[in-house]
Amino acid sequence: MCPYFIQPVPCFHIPASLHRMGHSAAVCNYKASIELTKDWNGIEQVVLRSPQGASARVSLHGGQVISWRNDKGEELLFTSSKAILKSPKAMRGGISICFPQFANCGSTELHGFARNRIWTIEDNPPPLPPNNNPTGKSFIDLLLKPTEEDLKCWPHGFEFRLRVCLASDGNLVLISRIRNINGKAFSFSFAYHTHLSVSDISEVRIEGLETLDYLDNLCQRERFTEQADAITFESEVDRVYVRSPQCVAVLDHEKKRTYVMRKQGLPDTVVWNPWEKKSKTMTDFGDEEYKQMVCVDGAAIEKNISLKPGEEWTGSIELVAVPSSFCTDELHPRLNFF
Ligand SMILES: O=P(O)(O)OC[C@H]1O[C@@H](O)[C@H](O)[C@@H](O)[C@@H]1O
Repeated sequence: MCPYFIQPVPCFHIPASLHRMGHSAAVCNYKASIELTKDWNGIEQVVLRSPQGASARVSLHGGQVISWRNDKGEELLFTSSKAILKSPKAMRGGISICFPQFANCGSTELHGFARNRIWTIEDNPPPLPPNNNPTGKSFIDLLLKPTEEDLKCWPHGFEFRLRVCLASDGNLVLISRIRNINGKAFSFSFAYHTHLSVSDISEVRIEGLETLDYLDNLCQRERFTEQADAITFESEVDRVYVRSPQCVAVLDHEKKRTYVMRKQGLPDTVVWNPWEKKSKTMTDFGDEEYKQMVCVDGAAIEKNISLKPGEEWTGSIELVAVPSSFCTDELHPRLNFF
């Protein structure tokens, strides 16, 4: 059970038909708003706003969250200054969806095809179960179905529903539902590939993963046990912490900011920083940008998720950014979305 809590508040959803008309809607009880804009390629983006001024921007390209700002307008997600915006591939940064595979463990492209496809806005998705229904948020529902090309490399019929929610206090919640609409069972792995913006990676510490086993992607996924009290960074890190707890905290000492990630339905946590040498090999990433980001992904990797025909899986994360002074017992009663 996660010690962190967020108070639930009432809910508001703006119909997609309104977005398509290009309206910016002021939400009566929350004064949250949602806008539809287009990116450099003419692909739609949805901007969610909270009454206090926080915002989140979601691209229909990949269902990728490309920006999350707090009420001071500070960007909380990292985006590379070298991100290739016209690429059919996901932009380097934000939160992208890895499905149906993580990394190169499968028959599709790296981290799966979902992050490279165009999603659609769904007006009336099937309701979420009551215990997983966001309240007090403005939100958008996206849908992905496989293309003919996708079915050639991954021959499984599915519907992938993604809800992105911005709470009135600026917390960000992503809920993924994947349904098997195939005649046969299939299995997949999954991750919310989450690039957090940090002031200096050397000042960052991740709490909640100590003593856990991890698969080290830098050593052919060999299994090790974490010995450190907290994860700190002095070189490249690329690990899958298995059976990790629901909550992980990322402390940025220099910025005096703490991110808390709470996950549900996602047993593993990926931690990635490419460090200096690898950064220089990545064309869409600045040589020094590894200092300003850390990826912490809620994920299901060690064991694939299996779905029989007609079954549905749900995996969610909630992200909170608070001043580090809150990272004491004081923080615990603040977080409780799920
Ligand atoms: O460049 P990509 O495809 O976004 O992947 C970046 C990194 O993503 C991480 O999640 C993986 O653990 C790394 O192995 C990988 O290098």
